[in-house]
Amino acid sequence: MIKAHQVSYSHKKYHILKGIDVSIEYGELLAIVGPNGAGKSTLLNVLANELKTKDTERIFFKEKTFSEWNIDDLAKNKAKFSQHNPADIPLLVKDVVIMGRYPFFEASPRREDLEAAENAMRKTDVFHMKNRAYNSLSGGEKQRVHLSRVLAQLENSITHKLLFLDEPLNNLDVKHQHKILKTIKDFTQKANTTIVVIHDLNLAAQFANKVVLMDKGKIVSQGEPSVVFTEDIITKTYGFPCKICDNPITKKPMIIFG
Ligand SMILES: Nc1ncnc2c1ncn2[C@@H]1O[C@H](COP(=O)(O)OP(=O)(O)OP(=O)(O)O)[C@@H](O)[C@H]1O
Repeated sequence: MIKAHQVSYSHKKYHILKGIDVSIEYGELLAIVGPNGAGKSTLLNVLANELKTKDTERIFFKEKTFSEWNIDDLAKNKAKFSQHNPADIPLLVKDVVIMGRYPFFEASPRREDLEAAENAMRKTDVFHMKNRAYNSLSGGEKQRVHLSRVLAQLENSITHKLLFLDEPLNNLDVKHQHKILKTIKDFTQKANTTIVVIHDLNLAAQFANKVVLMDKGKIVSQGEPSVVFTEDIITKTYGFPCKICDNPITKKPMIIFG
């Protein structure tokens, strides 16, 4: 689905990513975790083709490099939620969400575009505020509107779509964190792929099939949560002690710091 082989990224004299190898199949939810400054967002941006490197040609999405893709087709196949969204957009909530449908219509949205926007707003719990001014929303509500826009973009009949999310849970309360992760998991299970940068290791363990742990621009460990989340690996990488046991409900690793 998406494969990167020996991808590095430098900015001026800074080597931010070093020799990254990742491969994600459809149906997989990959969590990228690691301490501040590890290179998680940079890797996500490089994989999403929003940051070019000399190694961009070593990234294959559905067996093609990004330069071989038609831009309009790419917008229907992949979408990205960014960590930094504008705080000031003088539009109604529903008009921000419909932006996700711009790749699909010309002058005005069709019935299916409006339906896709409505479905996405329901999934992120913003439908009841669709006629409110975006600028009047709280930080977490704005974030859910942007998640809705990205989900609306990927509501189409194409198989094997790719969703990138950079820290989508920041600002969200616990109910919405779980609701969004459940929505993402459902999306992934329909033979799609999701790559999410996330700080909460327990949520990563609960929802991801695969984890990439980064530090200092390199991958320290990757695999199923039980492989990556060991006391030794996590304590060393974060420079902070932890204990790991089985979560009594999910049976996934449960990390307790301190
Ligand atoms: N333009 C730049 N110039 C110099 N250093 C940069 C530049 N952009 C990023 N970096 C550095 O690259 C490293 C990786 O940044 P990145 O944002 O990918 O980290 P991250 O793992 O997502 O961090 P966080 O968890 O804090 O969001 C950081 O040390 C950052 O300071």
